[in-house]
Amino acid sequence: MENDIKEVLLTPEQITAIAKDIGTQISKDYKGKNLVLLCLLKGSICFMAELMKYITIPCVIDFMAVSSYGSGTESSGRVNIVKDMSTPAENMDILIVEDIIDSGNTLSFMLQYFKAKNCASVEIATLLNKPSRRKKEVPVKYSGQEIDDLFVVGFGLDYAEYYRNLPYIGVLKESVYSDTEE
Ligand SMILES: O=P(O)(O)OC[C@H]1O[C@H](OP(=O)(O)OP(=O)(O)O)[C@H](O)[C@@H]1O
Ligand code: HPA
Ligand SMILES: [Mg+2]
Repeated sequence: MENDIKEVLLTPEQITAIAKDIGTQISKDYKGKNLVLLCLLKGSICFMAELMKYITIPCVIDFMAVSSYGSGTESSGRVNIVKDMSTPAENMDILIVEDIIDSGNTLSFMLQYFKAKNCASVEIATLLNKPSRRKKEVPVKYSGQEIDDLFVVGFGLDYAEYYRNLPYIGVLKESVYSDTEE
């Protein structure tokens, strides 16, 4: 698994520092609000677990599973809801916790989805942001690290469902996926 990584982009320590910064800011901004941390499975599982440790105000957590990449490195453009929230979103301050924003398809779909739900507010916190790849603009309130147009894995992020258990964010060698994609 390690042999498939070209370069480490974020070490576990750097990820923790980002989670602390964002968690501290969220704790200030959401004081007195009805905060719901909404983890988008599967990719955001590690960032959610790290971020919530640094949120010091009352909040509830929930999960949705959405998917659009299948087994490739390009978004299919079709976002499927695999699992919905289990708590009501009405009147709540929803903070969507994402691992990465790439084309913007996933979050643009999510913002549209919440429009009909009468939430008090909907915002986005992401560990990674690839602005150069954006196809749909999404407003991002908390952004950890901007990265170039590189396919990254680890700390929850996958290629064809693998590599999620790496404890850091690494760039996947092109040779791993170039044989199977155009
Ligand atoms: O901005 P976008 O181009 O939509 O890409 C970002 C989304 O794609 C990945 O999820 P994926 O669909 O691979 O599901 P997963 O989290 O289960 O890996 C990633 O975890 C983000 O949710
Ligand atoms: O760079 C990425 N890596 C893993 N999953 C992704 N989903 C969108 N972009 C990426
Ligand atoms: Mg994925």
